[in-house]
Amino acid sequence: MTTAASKKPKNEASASPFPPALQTKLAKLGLHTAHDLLLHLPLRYQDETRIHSIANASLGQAIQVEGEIIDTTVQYRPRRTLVCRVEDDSGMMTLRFLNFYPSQIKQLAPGKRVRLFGEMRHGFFGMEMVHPQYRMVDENAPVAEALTPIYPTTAGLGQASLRKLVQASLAKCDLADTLPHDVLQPLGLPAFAESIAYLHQPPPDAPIELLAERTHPSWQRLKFDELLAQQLSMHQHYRRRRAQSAAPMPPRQRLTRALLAALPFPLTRAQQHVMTEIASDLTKPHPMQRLLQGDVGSGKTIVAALAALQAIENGFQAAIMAPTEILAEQHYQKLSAWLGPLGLRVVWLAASLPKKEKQAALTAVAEGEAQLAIGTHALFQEQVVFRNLGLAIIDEQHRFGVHQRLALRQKGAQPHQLMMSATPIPRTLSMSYYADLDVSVIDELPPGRTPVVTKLVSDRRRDEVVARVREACLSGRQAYWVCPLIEESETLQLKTAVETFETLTATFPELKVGLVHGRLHARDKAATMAAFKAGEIQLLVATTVIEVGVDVPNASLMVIEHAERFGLSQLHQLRGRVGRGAAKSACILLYQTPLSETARARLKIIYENSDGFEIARQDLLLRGPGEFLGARQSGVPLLHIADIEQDQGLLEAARRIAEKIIAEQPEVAERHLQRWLAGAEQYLKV
Ligand SMILES: Nc1ncnc2c1ncn2[C@@H]1O[C@H](COP(=O)(O)OP(=O)(O)OP(=O)(O)O)[C@@H](O)[C@H]1O
Repeated sequence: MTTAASKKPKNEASASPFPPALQTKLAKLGLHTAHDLLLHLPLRYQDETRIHSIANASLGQAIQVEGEIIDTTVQYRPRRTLVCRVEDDSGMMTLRFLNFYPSQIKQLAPGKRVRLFGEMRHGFFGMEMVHPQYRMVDENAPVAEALTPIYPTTAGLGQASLRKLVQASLAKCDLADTLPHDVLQPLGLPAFAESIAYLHQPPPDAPIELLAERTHPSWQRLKFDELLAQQLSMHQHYRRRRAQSAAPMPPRQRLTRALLAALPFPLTRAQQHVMTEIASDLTKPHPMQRLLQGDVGSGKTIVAALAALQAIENGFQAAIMAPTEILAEQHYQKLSAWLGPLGLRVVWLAASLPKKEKQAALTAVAEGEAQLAIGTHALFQEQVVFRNLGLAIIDEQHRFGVHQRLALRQKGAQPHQLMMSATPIPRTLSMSYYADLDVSVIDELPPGRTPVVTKLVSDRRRDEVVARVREACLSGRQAYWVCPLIEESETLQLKTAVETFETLTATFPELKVGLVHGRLHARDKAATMAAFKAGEIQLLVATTVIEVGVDVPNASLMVIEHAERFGLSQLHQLRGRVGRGAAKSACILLYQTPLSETARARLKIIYENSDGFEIARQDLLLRGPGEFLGARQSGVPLLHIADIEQDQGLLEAARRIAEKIIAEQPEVAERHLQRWLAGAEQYLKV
C-alpha cells in the first residue's frame, strides 16, 4: 500500500502543513500529511548508543567508534581516494572515501574529532572502514540514548530532518487505538500508541535484532493493522458489489447441452466444478466478479464458452478479451467452431482488421446480431457499442490494467465479469490482494497428457539439440524454437528472431520452418499459425508472442534459447505449449554461461517443478509481490509494512477478524480504515 496519502487528489496538497520545498520532497516519499509521517516507519535501526574501542571492535558489524584524526591524504592508486588515519585510546584505524568532495579534505583535517558509524573490517593496513557515516564532535559529546531509526528518504532530506518531522507528528497526531481490547488481547498485540512510539523512538534497551527482523510485538501490531485495513477495504468492496444489481442469467441448458454433446471430450471433474460455481454466480442478481485460475492447458477456454452460452441463452451478449492477437484469433477459431453450429454468430475485433470487416463486426455487435465478440484491446475502444453486454470475460487478466478491464465492463450495464489466468496466484496473494474476488480453480489437467520432460542444456551442446529437433520433426511431430528475449530493444529482438529463422532454415533444409513475431502483420501471423496447426510447418521459430494460449497438440518439442533471460511464469507458460497431446513431450532450456545467481535459481525451479502453483509460489518468494503483480504497470497499491509471506499468520488473523468486525462492529472498521486509508477508496481495484 502506498499509504493513502499518495492516492490523494492533487488539489489537497495545497492544504499541506509543510512549506512548499519540503512538501515537494515529502511528496516524493508519498507523504502529504502529519499523519502520513506517523506511518512512515524506519527501514532499520542503528546502534549509536555505544562507542566501541577501535582495537576491540567486532568485525563485520555496523558499530560506532570515535577518535582523533591524525593524518589525511589523497591517494591515487588504485583509485583517487581520501584516506584518513584515526586514533583512539586503544588503537588506530584507516578510513577510505572514494568519490569524495574536496571540502571533505578540510573537514576531516588532522586534529579533528570524529564519530564514525560503519562496518569495521580488516584491511591491508589493519582495521578500516570504507565510506563510514561520520559526524564531527567535541570531546565528551553526548552519546545517543536509544537506537537511531533510519528512514526511507529522498535526495535533499536528511535523516535528522526526517526524524524531527516524525517526532513532531508523533506529538501532534491522534494516537488513540482504533481497535478494541478484545481484538488485540487474544492476539497478544500491544496498543497502537505504544507501538508506534516504540518503533519511532525505541527505548535504550530495545532489542535491535527483533526490530531489525520486524518480529518485535510493536512491528507485529503495525503489520496487523495494515493487513486488517487491507482486508476491511476488500470486504467493503465485496459488499458494495453485492449491493449492486445485475441481470440474473439462470442456466437454460438448451444450447449448453448441445455444445457439450458435440464436444469430442467430456468435461473434467474440475471443469464441471468451476462451471457450477460460475453458473450459480450468473444466476444471482448482482454482478459476478470471479477469477478462474487454471494451470496452462487445463482447459479454461471451454469453461469460458459455457459461461458465454449461459449469458447468450438469457438474451445477452458476451465478450472475450485476450491480450494478444494470436490468442484472440485462436479463441475466435475455437469458439466459432463450437458456437457456430448452434446458430450463433461470433465476431472478431482486432486493431488490424481491414476497415470494412471491422465496420461489419461493429454493426453486428451494436445491433445484437452477434452474440459473442472476441478480440484484443480493440474491444473496449470507443466505437465499440454493444446492444446488451451481459458478460465480460477477460483472459490473462493480469496482462490488462485496471482501467482497461473497467473500460470493457463499462460497455454494458453492470455486466458479470469472469477473469481468467494461467498464472496461478499463490494462496497468500489471493488472500490479500485478490480477497475481494471469488476464485475458482481448475485443479486437474484433462486426461491423457504426458508430463513434459524439462532439460537444461548448455549452449555449448547446441548440436545435440539440433539433432533432436530434426529427429522429432522427421518422425511426424512438430517443434517450437523460442528466440531469445531482448528486453532492452524490440528492434534487436526482431533482428535476432529473423536471424534465428534464417540459420534454422539453413540448418534444416529438409523441414518446413516458419517464423512468427510481434511485428508481423496480423494476417501473416494468423496464416503462419494456421499452417503450423495444420502440420504444414514443422518447426516454428517464435518470439514470446506464442507464450499464452497457443494450442497445437501435435507439437511435442520446444527449445527455448537463452532461457536464463526469461521470467519464471514466462518459462512455465512457454513450456505449457507442449505436452498438450498424448505424445511424449520435452522442453529444452538452452542457457549460456556464466549464469547469474537469480537466473540459476529460476532455472532450477522450472527444472524441478511442473505445477504452476508451486512455480508461482517460488516466483513470489524470489521477486516479491510488487514485481509479481506487475504493480508498476497496474498501479496496485502494495502493503508497505507487512510481508504476506513472512506474516502469513497475521494475514490469516486479519482475515478472520475483518469479517467479524464488519459484521459486529462496523464503526470500528470505519475508524480503522480512516487511519490507514485516510479516505482513499481501497487497496486494490480489480
Ligand atoms: N475435458 C477435456 N478433455 C480433453 N481435452 C480437453 C478438455 N478440456 C480441454 N481440452 C483440450 O485441452 C487443450 C487445452 O485447453 P485450453 O486451450 O482451453 O487450455 P487453457 O486452460 O486455456 O490453457 P492455456 O492457459 O495454456 O491457454 C485444448 O486442446 C482443449 O481442446
